[in-house]
Amino acid sequence: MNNSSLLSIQHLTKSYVGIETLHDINLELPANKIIGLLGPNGAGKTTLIKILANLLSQYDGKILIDGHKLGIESKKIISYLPDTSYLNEKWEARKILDFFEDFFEDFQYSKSLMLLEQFHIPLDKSFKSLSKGTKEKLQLITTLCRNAKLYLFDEPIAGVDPLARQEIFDLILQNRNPQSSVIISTHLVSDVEKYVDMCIFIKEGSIIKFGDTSEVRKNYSNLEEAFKGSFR
Ligand SMILES: Nc1ncnc2c1ncn2[C@@H]1O[C@H](COP(=O)(O)OP(=O)(O)OP(=O)(O)O)[C@@H](O)[C@H]1O
Repeated sequence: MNNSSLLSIQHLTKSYVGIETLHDINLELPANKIIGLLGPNGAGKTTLIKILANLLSQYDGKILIDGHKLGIESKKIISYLPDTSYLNEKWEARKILDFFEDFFEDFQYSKSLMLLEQFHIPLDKSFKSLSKGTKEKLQLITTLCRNAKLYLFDEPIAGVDPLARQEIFDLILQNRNPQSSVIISTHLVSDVEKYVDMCIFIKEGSIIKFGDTSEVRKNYSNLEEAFKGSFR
């Protein structure tokens, strides 16, 4: 592991029912960066994020997060937002915040209340009665209000309009633990361009490009063009 790495992945391979989905992934990701995990549908983004979140245990390779193998210690320092809603639909926001406070020692309750107010999210309405964008913001707030070292956001902007996407990124940038790194998976490359310090392009389970965003888009007019160019 490189001394400055927050996340080290060596020779990671994952198969589902005999079909290899991730092929020999090697990555060293530093602390204090916003990192875009960018690839088309089926590229392996969710699989990689689920492995890092310790939800999939059958894989080959070595992964260290802040020097810890995946397990109880890594879970304490990772805050993960899945691509599908996982909250009890009947719960209102206040109950969701209480749940997070009970479950995670590092949850910042007063900050979460402040953010809910800032985004006009009611405390007393059931989760199922909120709009899709409001649901996404509420889930994002609960994930961000953990004082984590690594945040994993799987498609946090997929279901919301462009204005809400901007709000979601502002929320992430202004409210994460400042020493932490953030991995955001998406196929909406142009939406993330101005926010990501580094990019990983993933295609059919392999990393085809990785580096600082300025380096990755060098020789192209923007990141989207670099993405298209790499996937041709
Ligand atoms: N539980 C599973 N069983 C079998 N195959 C799976 C399973 N989960 C994912 N796959 C396959 O693994 C590959 C990668 O899927 P994954 O969901 O990781 O991609 P993705 O980049 O997140 O895609 P999307 O942008 O559509 O969410 C796909 O071919 C998918 O069909």
